[in-house]
Amino acid sequence: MKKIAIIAHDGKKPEMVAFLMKNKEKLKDIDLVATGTTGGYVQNTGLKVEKLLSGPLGGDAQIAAMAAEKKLVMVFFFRDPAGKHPHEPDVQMLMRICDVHNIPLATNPATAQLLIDSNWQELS
Ligand SMILES: O=C(CO)COP(=O)(O)O
Repeated sequence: MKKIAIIAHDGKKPEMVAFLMKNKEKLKDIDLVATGTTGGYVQNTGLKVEKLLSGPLGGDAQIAAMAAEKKLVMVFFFRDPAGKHPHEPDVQMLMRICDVHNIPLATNPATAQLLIDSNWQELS
């Protein structure tokens, strides 16, 4: 089964947790993968998740590789537009790879909600 990737910048982790709690029932039987610190927050909601490296250490790049290999059905990337990120090139690369491979990419909770409420299973 393809996976959903979850990533949140620090300033958006509270919104990410709120989103997961709201959608826990829909997400509980889906394979989830997350960058390292985000993954810890996901685990704290009770959802199972595969944790990769932390974003600044290459986690975004690992998620991008999975997108390029068509292992992901969608990506939830709750970006903080007000934050400065040392790994900004990786952030841009991940979004570019999603566009290259036509992977649905939500960069805020409102879009993520529309995706999770859609008939996304038809895509996987
Ligand atoms: O930096 C990130 C996304 O660019 C997220 O990484 P963490 O989940 O390790 O905080």
